Amino acid sequence: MTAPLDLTPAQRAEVLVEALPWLRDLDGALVVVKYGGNAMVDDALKAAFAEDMVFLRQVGLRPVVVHGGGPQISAMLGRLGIESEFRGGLRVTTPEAMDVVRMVLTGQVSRELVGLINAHGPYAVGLSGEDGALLQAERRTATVEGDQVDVGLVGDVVAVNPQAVQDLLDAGRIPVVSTIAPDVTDPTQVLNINADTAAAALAVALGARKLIVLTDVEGLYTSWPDRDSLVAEITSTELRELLPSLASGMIPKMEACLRAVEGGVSRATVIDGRVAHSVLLETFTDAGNGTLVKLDPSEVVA
Ligand SMILES: Nc1ncnc2c1ncn2[C@@H]1O[C@H](COP(=O)(O)OP(=O)(O)O)[C@@H](O)[C@H]1O
Ligand SMILES: CC(=O)N[C@@H](CCC(=O)OP(=O)(O)O)C(=O)O
Repeated sequence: MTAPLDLTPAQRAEVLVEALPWLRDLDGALVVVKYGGNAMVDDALKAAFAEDMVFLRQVGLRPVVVHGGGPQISAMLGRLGIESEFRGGLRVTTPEAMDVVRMVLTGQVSRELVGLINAHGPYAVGLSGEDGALLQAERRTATVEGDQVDVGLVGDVVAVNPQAVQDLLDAGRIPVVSTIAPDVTDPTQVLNINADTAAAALAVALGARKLIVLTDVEGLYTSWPDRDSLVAEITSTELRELLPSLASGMIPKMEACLRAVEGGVSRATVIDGRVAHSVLLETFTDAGNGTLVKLDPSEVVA
C-alpha cells in the first residue's frame, strides 16, 4: 500500500492522533452499519467498505453489518421479467417477487459481502432474520399521500432475538444480516423487510452505541434537491417535524434513525457510501461526515 503523497509525515501523524480519543471512547462499542444497495455500486468501494469493517473489529469495536440490495433485487426481477414497483419507499412484494428478494439478499448480496470481508481473515458470517429466530415481523402497509396502501409481503420487525448475533460477536465474528423475516402469525411465510427499518430494530435490540447508514447521497437535505439544504446535525424533534415532507427513499432511512435514537442508540448517522472509507471517516475523525441524528436533549432520560 502506498502512503498518500499529498500529506506530509506530520499531517499523516496528525490523522492517526486525531483517531485516539475516538478509539478510546468506542473501545468495545457495538456499531450497526447499514450498507444500502445504492452504495454498493463499485468494486473498489465495496472492498473499502469490507476493509472498514475489519478495521473496526481489529481496533476493538463490534461491527454488525445489515445490508440492503434494492437495486440488485430490481435488476434480478427485471432479468426474470417480473414487474416491481415501490410505494411509500417500500417494494410491492408478490409471492413471486418474495422468492427473488430472498434469493438475491441471502444468495447474492450477503455472499459477496461475506467474501469481501473474509478476504482479510475468517471474520464474517452471513445470516438472515430467519436464522436463530433473529427477527420476527408482521405485515405492514405503506403510507402514500396520507393513505395506507397494501404492499403485499412486506413486514415490520416486531421482535428481535439478538442471541445469534451476540454469539457471533462473542466469537470475534462480524455478523452480516440479510433482512428477511418470518411472519409472526405464520412462521412458514417470510416477509420482505426494508433494510433501514431492520437495521434500526436490530441496533435497538442489541443496545448498539451507533447506527451508521451508508447511502448514495451526502446526507439529509431538508429541502431536497436544494444542495444548500444539507444538514450536519438534526435533533429527534426537528426530524419528527420534517419526516412528512420527505421523499420516498429518505423516509425509511430517517424513520430508522429516529427509531434508533428513540430506542436508546446514542448516535445515528446517514453518510455518503460513495466516499471510500466513509465509515472510518465518520467514526474516527472529528469532522465526521453526513447527517447526525441525536435525541433532543429534553427527551434524554437521565
Ligand atoms: N431529503 C432528501 N435528502 C437526501 N436524499 C434524498 C432526499 N429525498 C430523496 N432523496 C433520495 O433518496 C436517495 C437515497 O435513498 P435510497 O435510494 O432508498 O438509498 P439506499 O439504497 O441507500 O437505501 C438519494 O439518492 C436521493 O436521491
Ligand atoms: C420492503 C422493501 O422495500 N424491501 C427492500 C429490501 C432491500 C433494501 O432495503 O435495500 P436498500 O437498502 O438497498 O434500499 C427491497 O425489496 O428493495
